[in-house]
Amino acid sequence: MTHLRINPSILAADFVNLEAELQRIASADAVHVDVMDNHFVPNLTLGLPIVQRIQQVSPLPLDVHLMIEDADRWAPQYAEAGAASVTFHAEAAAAPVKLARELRDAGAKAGMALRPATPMEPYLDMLGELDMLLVMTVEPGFGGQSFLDLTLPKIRRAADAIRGAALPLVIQVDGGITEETILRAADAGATVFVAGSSVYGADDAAAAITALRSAAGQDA
Ligand SMILES: O=C(CO)[C@H](O)[C@H](O)COP(=O)(O)O
Ligand SMILES: [Fe+2]
Repeated sequence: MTHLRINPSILAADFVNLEAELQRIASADAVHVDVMDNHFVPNLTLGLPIVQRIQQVSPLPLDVHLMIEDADRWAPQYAEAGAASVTFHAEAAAAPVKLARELRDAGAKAGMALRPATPMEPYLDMLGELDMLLVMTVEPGFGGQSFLDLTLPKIRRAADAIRGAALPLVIQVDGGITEETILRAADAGATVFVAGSSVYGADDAAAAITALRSAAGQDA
């Protein structure tokens, strides 16, 4: 069976104690870092200097999710900082194919994200340029929102297209992932799950990660 990946989002962590917060999720597959610029989304989190520092102390690879305008200009710097994957928003990139190639050239996996209302069909021809397609399952900008079931058909269509073309990219989902919702996203074809509140909101983050894997149908 495909290995399902759980990437906790530090958006729900204690930003003043990030190093300790990273240790709490050591059993996860990667740490999801939400970069917001207060323009692409109405919220501001952290930027390159803090991502560079997280990269130095994290026991896990970094899965950077850029919710910023002018991704073409800024995203490559996150790949150069050593992030394992860098995901830009399709809505914020003028030349997504060129950008994906630059990210790969800089040594990162290239991810592209779609807001809930953004269709995937215009991007069918470029799926081969990507390592990951992020189907947002909430409106980007804030943690703690409810999973949007209306995104499930898009996940299914993306999974069908990827299978049909025998492409290696994976589908990530982000937003509202809990023990209750994760199986719906997994059944639709997602294999990488971002979980903020449901992991960092738990007293025992390791147990929450195990519970998510099990709820998604992954053997222990
Ligand atoms: O990109 C994001 C928000 O834009 C976060 O990764 C996401 O919201 C995770 O938080 P939660 O699991 O609490 O929904
Ligand atoms: Fe995210």
